[in-house]
Amino acid sequence: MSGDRKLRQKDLDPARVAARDTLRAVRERDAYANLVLPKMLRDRKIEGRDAAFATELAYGTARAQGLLDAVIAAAAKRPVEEIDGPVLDVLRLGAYQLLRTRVGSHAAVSTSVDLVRSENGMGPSGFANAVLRKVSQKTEEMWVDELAPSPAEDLVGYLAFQYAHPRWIAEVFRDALGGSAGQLQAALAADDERPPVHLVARPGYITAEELALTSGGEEGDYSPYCVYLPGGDPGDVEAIREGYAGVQDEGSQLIARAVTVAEVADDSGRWLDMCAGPGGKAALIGALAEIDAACLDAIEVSKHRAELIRKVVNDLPVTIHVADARSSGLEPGYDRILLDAPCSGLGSLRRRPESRWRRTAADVEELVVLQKELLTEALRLVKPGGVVAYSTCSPHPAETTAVVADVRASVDGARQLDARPLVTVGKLGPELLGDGPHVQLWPHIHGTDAMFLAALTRD
Ligand SMILES: C[S@@+](CC[C@H](N)C(=O)[O-])C[C@H]1O[C@@H](n2cnc3c(N)ncnc32)[C@H](O)[C@@H]1O
Repeated sequence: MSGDRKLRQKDLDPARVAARDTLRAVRERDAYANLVLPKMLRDRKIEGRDAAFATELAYGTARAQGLLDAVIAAAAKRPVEEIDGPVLDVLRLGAYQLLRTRVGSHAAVSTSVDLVRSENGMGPSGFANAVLRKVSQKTEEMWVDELAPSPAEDLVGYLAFQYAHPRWIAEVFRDALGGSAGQLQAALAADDERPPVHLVARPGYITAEELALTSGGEEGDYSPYCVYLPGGDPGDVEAIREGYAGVQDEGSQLIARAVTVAEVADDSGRWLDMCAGPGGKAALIGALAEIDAACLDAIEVSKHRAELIRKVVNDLPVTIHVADARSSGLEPGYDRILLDAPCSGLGSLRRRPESRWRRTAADVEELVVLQKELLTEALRLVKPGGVVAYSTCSPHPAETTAVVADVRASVDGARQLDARPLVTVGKLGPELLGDGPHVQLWPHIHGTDAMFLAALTRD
C-alpha cells in the first residue's frame, strides 16, 4: 500500500478513532468497552463533547451489533464473517451513525471511508463506501421491516431484531415477564437505550441531598442514597474523588439496603457479603454497618476483585477474605447475609454494551450449579432467624426463582420471606413490586437494572 493513498491518522476525527479502536479491542481481545474506552479517552486527552460523542458511538455500536451486522450483510451481499475485521468495525460504526444518530449521511459515510482508507487503502475504502451508501438509502425502520422476522409469525424474533438483542435473551425476558408481549417490547426498548448514571451517597459521609446539590444531579426516586446524574463524567464529581460517593445502579443500592433493614431478632452485628467483588454493595453495607456498630465480612474468590473491594471500603468495618465462599472456613451464626451471586448479568446489558452478543445460554447452566451451592452454604452460615438476601443482576428464571425454589426445598428448615417490604422505600410502593415473595426490578418499570431479590431464613 503506498503511503500517499493513506490518510494520516492525525487527519482523522479523534472521537471516531477512539470508538473504532474500542470496537477493535472488543472484537480482537474480548475486551470490555466500558473499561477500554474511558482509559483511552484519558490517555488521548479526549474531553467534553468529543468524549461524549466517542462514548455514544462506541457503546451504541457495540449494543446494536446484531442489528447492524444484519443490515451490513444485506447491503454488502455477503455474511459479515467474510468481511475483514478492521473494515467490519468501521462499517458497524458507520452504519450506527446512519441508522441511529443524527449525524448526516454524508459525514457518516465519508468519515468511515477515511477511517478505512487510513489503514487499509483504496480497495477496502471503496467497498466501505459502496456498503455504507447502500445502508444510507433506508431508515432503520425500513431495514427492520425488510430483514426482521414477520411480527405476525414470530413476534419475539421481530422484537429481538428491532431492539438489537439475541433471540434467546428476548425469550428469557419474555418468560421472566410472564409472557406479555407489551412488557417484552418495553423491556427490550429500555435495554436498547443509553443507561442513566446513578450515584450512591455513602451514608454517614454525605447525604443524597448534598450529593445532588454538589454534582448537579437529582435525588433518586427510591433509594435514599441515590442521585441521578444527568450527564458529564462522574469522575469529575468531587464527592466521588474523595470517596464519599460512587457510581452504583439504584437497584443495587436497594438490594444492599434491603439486607440491613430486614427484621432480625437480637442482631449481634455479624454481617456477611458472600460474593463481594468489586465491592459496590460491600461499600454501602459497610457504611450502614458502621452506623449500626456492626461488622461486615466480605468474601471474594478473585484476588484482583478483592483488591477492588479494598479500595472502596477504606476505613469501614469490613474484613475482606479471599476465598471460595462455598468453603470459606468462616464460622456460622451470621445475622445477615448478602449473596449477590455470580450470574449471567442479563439484567445489566444496557451498562455492558457488548455483553449481550457474548453471553450464551450455556453460560447460564454452569452458573446455576454454582448459585445453588452458594445459596445452600449461605443457609448453613446464617443463624436461625437470620436473613439471607439472594440477589442476581439477572431476571433469568433459571438463576432466580428456580434456584431459590430448589435450595429452599433441599435445606431443612429453610423458609422464604416476603422481600417486598425490604425494598419499599421512597416512591417504591407495593403497586410496583408484584405478587412477591421475591422482587424483580426492571429498567422499563423501575429505571434500575433488572435486579432480582429473594429473602430467606432458617428455623
Ligand atoms: C455479581 S458479582 C458481585 C458484585 C458485588 N456484590 C458488588 O456489588 O460490587 C459476583 C462476584 O462473585 C465472585 N465469585 C464467583 N464465584 C465465587 C465463589 N465461589 N466464592 C466467592 N466469590 C465468588 C465473582 O468473582 C464476582 O466478583
